[in-house]
Amino acid sequence: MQVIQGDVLKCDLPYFDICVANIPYQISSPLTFKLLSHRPIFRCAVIMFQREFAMRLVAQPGDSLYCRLSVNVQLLSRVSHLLKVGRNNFRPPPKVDSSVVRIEPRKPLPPVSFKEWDGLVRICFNRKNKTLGSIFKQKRVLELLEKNYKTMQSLQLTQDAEMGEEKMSADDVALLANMVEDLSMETGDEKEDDEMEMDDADMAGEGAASFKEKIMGILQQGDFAEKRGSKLSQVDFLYLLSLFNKDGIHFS
Ligand SMILES: C[S@@+](CC[C@H](N)C(=O)[O-])C[C@H]1O[C@@H](n2cnc3c(N)ncnc32)[C@H](O)[C@@H]1O
Repeated sequence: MQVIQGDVLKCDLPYFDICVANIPYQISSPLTFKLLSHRPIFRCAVIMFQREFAMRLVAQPGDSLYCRLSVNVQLLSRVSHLLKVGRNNFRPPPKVDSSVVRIEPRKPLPPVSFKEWDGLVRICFNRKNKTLGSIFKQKRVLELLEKNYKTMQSLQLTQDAEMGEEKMSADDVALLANMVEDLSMETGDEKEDDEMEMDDADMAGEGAASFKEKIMGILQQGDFAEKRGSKLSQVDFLYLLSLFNKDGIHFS
């Protein structure tokens, strides 16, 4: 047996098949994505997490804890809740309950660019209880997508040759290691702010108006305009991403 002493987030992990860990909870998100971006991919991880983090990992569309973390981890793996471990199993009892979760990476991984995928999911969960029609009308969102669209158009000739097949790279996944923010950002109810309504695209110029129409057309095509990110399944997100990409709309 080889014992490696060091910071698990900083050291290069060797090949491993199974990971069993009782971790410090503050590294839950970066460790999860570090494992999921490790190659060759492992077979199974059984890890104890803080209960709420564990419930986010396994949350399904419509559950109150369903969030960007759930969607991204479930894109890359099958996650199942194995065991509740209450705080009273420890002396002295900590402030939080725990749960043991099994993570089995999907093989093969879905053929999407992870950056694109996360770009879309991030927008949809920014105000996850708003309809997609309302989220995609925001000036800030439309400006970002239009910028990407123009960049892609100007690169079209080279892109056409290269983009035959979207692939998910380990580097893409590793970028998500900073998702540690998720837990703190998404606890509690969402703020129903008016700011966003005021931010609706009242964009100047015909070009911007027709771009907005293009985006609304894509949403309507897949019947997504009235749907909410909090209710979309993996298949819905994959379909929505394919509709956007088909019309040249990209998220990274
Ligand atoms: C929840 S305790 C588990 C201890 C022991 N493995 C057990 O199951 O009883 C987490 C352990 O991880 C160590 N630790 C904290 N941050 C770490 C990191 N970044 N890399 C490696 N170990 C870390 C802590 O010092 C602590 O011993």
